[in-house]
Amino acid sequence: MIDSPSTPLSPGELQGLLDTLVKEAPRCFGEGRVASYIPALAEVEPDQFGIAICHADGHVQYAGDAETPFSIQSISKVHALVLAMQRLTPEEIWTRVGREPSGQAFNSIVQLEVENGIPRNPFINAGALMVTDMLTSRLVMPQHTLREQVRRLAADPTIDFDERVARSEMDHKARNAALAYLMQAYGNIQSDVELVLDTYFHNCALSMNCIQLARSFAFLANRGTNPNDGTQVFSEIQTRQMNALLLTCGLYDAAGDFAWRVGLPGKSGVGGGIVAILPRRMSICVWSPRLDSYGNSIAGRHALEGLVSGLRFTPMG
Ligand SMILES: NC(=O)CC[C@H](N)C(=O)O
Repeated sequence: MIDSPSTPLSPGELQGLLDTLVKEAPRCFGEGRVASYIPALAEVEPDQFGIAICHADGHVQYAGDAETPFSIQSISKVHALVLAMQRLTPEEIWTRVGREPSGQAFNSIVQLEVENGIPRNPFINAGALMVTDMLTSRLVMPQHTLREQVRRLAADPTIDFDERVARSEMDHKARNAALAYLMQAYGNIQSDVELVLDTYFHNCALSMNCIQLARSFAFLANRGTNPNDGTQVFSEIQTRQMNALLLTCGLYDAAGDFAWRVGLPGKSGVGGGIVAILPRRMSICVWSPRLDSYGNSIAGRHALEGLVSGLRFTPMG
């Protein structure tokens, strides 16, 4: 039994809640579709569901398909921003990318021209490409450093890229390439655009399971200290800032609805994963591949609603 102080539920009660969420997940299996913009993702078996939580002290509890690896996709935008916030000054970052919700699809291009090549936030594609540029122009081996960062955060040296997914993204790069070249035209991308794209696609193609992802986000539930190895990843202020950005921008143009229903900072990816943070308590990862029209996991979002109701507290009241 885990002796965890992070929730008023006993570890046994919490495990019962996770098991219930797994039993209820198939109710959502009739809705939505798996991502199909690249063949490597379209092949994923849709009716799967996993959930894992990592308590602020590093203990993990999980249920369902929590050990099945999947493509983390846009969730990697958070890992990239962490690396940038560790290495660059706030001025260097926030003069080139904003901190406001976009109200547009994650891969939209319309706002980018109207706003002179400055993306609204780091969690839409344009913003993540910008953050990737900040990293590629400073790091000798950006892909390697990003992978090491994720391995360190999750305390798991086995995490790796799915090269097939990365290649597939490159073969279907048109929209992301359009975003990156438009930003270059505004002088807001400094390194080689093809290198930026390749690095960004590799980051999206990291293959992880719910347990590994929950662990890699645990520092955001623990005032910036990674409970898996005791290292200080972020200051308390940076932790608060990242959680605020996740709450307002983490689920693209469905961020408001997610805040309304779940009330936690979160980040989704088109691989069907959603990570959420209950500050000072736990990080959570849910995964189920069927997506709604915004590109967010349907069963994942339902399960997070069920989890916060079952836990009986959120930062919102
Ligand atoms: N929302 C997502 O997960 C999008 C990531 C995807 N690789 C893309 O760039 O379009």
